[in-house]
Amino acid sequence: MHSGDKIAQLYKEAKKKGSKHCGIYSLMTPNYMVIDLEMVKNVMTKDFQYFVDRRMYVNEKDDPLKKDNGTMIFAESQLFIAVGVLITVIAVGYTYLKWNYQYWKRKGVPYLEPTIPFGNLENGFKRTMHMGDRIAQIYQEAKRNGWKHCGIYILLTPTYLVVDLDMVKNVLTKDFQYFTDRRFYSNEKDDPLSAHLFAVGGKKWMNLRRKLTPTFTTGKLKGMFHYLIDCGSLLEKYLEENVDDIGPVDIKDILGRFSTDVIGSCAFGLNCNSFKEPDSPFRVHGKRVTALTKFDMLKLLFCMSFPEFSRALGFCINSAPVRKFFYKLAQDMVEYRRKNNVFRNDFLQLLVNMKDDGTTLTMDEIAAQCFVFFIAGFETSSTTMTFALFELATHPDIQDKVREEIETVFARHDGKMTYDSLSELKYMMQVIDEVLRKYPPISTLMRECVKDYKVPGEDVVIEKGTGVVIPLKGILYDEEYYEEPEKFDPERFTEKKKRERNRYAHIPFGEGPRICIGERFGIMQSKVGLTSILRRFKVKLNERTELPLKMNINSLVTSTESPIWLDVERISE
Ligand code: HEM
Repeated sequence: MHSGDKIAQLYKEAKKKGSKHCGIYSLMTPNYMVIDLEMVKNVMTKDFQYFVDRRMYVNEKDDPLKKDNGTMIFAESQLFIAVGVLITVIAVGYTYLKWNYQYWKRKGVPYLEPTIPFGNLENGFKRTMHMGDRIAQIYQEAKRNGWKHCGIYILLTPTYLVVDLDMVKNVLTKDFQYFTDRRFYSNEKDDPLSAHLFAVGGKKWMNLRRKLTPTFTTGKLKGMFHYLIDCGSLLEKYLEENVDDIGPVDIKDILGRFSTDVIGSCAFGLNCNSFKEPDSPFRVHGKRVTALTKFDMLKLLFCMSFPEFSRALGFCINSAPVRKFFYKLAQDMVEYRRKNNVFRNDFLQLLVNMKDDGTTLTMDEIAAQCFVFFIAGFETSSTTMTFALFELATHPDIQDKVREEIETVFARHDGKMTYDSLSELKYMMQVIDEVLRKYPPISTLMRECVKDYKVPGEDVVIEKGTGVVIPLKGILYDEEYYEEPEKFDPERFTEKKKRERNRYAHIPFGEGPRICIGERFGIMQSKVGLTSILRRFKVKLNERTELPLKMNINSLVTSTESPIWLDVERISE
């Protein structure tokens, strides 16, 4: 009831008892209540000198507007209630956070002390490093403490971090059935493109993976290989025609154009030629997919932390123009091939054929799987080639050795770039392996525990729903596996050295049933790009490149903040 009615109720009660006055409490404050009318007269009139004030809250200093008419702002009791509620909310919130941050302590898993509200991540407003580097830092600390695994907090979410390589193997491979999901955000209803192989989990992932695996076999890759060669020729031709005039090149931009042509051709059946048409809608929209802003990153982190809530609110990671463009493109290409009986030996065709032969993929599924080339394949491949050329420009002796190998191997294949000749480039593969170690495009692997998991050899059960982190970059920079990890040294990847090292110390494509499905494609694409440049041109580091390289802390995939500028020189015949 209104506080006036409550006072009236108290008045009636006192009157019933025959009291002329009585004492009451307003919250914690004692108040004197007058019942008898003679007494009322005394207080209000006769003895007014004792009761001149009204006891209302006025704040002249901070609210001068109220000063002129002397109006009250808050009645004291209301202020009390507001302050009380606020204090209670803060106290309950604080107690909850403290309790939440004791999750790993309660489970008896070693943990690093978190801070409210970022957990073990850096303060979100003052970040100095990429999240993958922060996770690598935590890995190093855990390793120094002699831990095989530990508990961390990603913002408020308790997350399990695996340190020991046998445990990594268990999570990724041996006990995969407990860790089938990746915990990447997708919202199939509002953004069908987001329901691609990388993002989906459970049965949906299993079905899709089964259907898509045959499209990534060596045989299918060989069938698509001539499209890769065509794209490599466009890259080579562009440099041939322009190398004398263009000056230093932003090498990521050049390789980005090459990768756009590859995806356009193999995933969507388009002849893009991004070297002639750098601003085609396909390239412009493709750039938008991978160039995330700070806000996009925060949104992604939020959506991954609270997926159900984010889906209920209809949050999408891809912007509306990107969603519309790629969906319509895939739809138009499928329609065109159907109507005109056009057949092309590419990824899109393999998906279309599935639709026709009863394995059935819906149009939404087809569009999403074409799109996954962008999400998982574009930036990863172009960043690998970029860092490879940066290191080769910095180490001319290694560059010469790669070129000599190309010449020797190609001499055995009539000077031709073929699937087989590229497969024989063993030293180039060592270079790529070392690039993927030093600059892993995806620096952290993620899994979600989908049913309670008893950690072998430990008295610990990881609960269903817990996020699991494999600190890939931490492992790839671990001195136990790689001496002088900052040094670029392809000799680490000779067959002998690889045999001597734990396999799980080098898994830049992940491992187990959820390993990168495009591994072979990514490697082939990188070899085509690198060979197209290196067999005709020498690359040297241009002084415009800012050294030491500063990494972009907001991108999903490892990349630099400013361009890598290279001088490209024709090799005299
Ligand atoms: C150098 C190039 C590439 C690198 C370093 C790379 C790396 C990775 C990594 C680390 C994962 C996560 C694996 C895990 O969680 O165990 C992954 C998954 C994936 N990658 Fe790649 N990738 C590359 C190229 C490509 C290409 C060209 C495609 C083309 C389609 C592709 C498609 C995928 C897909 C679909 C997944 C998710 C697989 C699944 O969850 O079943 N990747 N990749």
